[in-house]
Amino acid sequence: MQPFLHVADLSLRFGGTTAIRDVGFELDEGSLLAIIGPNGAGKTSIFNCLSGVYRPQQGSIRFRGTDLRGLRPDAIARLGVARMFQNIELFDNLTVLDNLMLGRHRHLRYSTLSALLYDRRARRAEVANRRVIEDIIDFLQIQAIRRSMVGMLPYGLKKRVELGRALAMEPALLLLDEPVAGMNAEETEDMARFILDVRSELGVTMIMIEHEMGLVMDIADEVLVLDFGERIAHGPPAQVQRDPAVIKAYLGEAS
Ligand SMILES: Nc1ncnc2c1ncn2[C@@H]1O[C@H](COP(=O)(O)OP(=O)(O)OP(=O)(O)O)[C@@H](O)[C@H]1O
Repeated sequence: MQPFLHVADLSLRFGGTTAIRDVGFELDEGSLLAIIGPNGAGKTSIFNCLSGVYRPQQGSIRFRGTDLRGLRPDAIARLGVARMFQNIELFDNLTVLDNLMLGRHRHLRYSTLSALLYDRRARRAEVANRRVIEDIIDFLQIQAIRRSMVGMLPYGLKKRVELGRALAMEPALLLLDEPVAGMNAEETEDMARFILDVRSELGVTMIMIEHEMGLVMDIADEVLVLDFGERIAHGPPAQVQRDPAVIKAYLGEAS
């Protein structure tokens, strides 16, 4: 059986800078992989390659059998890869509901004519879209703020809506970019619970970049550790935590 995601020999350079060097990993469907590493290790570059923002010079990225290399971000999104950004990508002066609806529409193929005529098919699609959004609102327990302007919400709730925006695409693979950065302990705990529910109840496979080591150790199935663009360890959290190369990379950063 082909792996859900298979990344092999991935390399990305910017002029003289090597952001990623020969990185490879596999991901099983339904699992949660954390990518960790010191600043500048290449974590964001991996996400940008997976979502089509950067074009790696070398290697392959096979997602459910399709090579993503060379595909545009919108094409990759349509294949079922969504991203929750670290910097919230929501419209502050729109409601939670409108933001979620936009999150859905932005990535769906549109027929302008049918939207104009508002024919039966478009109406049916609209009803189906609405149902997906209502399910997400229930799932994330944000009924009480559905009509609130996003700009008025506290940070933790904004991040929850940002997660909802990514889920609105009904992704098969979700990329989480530091989902708990800037959160207090309670918000972090809530987000951790939602991430675990996304995996177990919605069956979404996830890759998460995260600096918060407690969270990584608690919820990740596997951890990929990068340093200076190279893979230095990959395995279950407990094993990676004991790895001498990982300890050295982190102590090196602290000193
Ligand atoms: N668009 C770009 N142009 C030039 N260099 C880049 C670009 N994007 C990333 N790099 C370089 O690639 C290397 C890896 O950067 P990347 O942002 O992937 O690291 P990171 O692990 O996500 O770091 P951080 O934890 O600080 O976000 C760095 O040296 C960075 O300066």
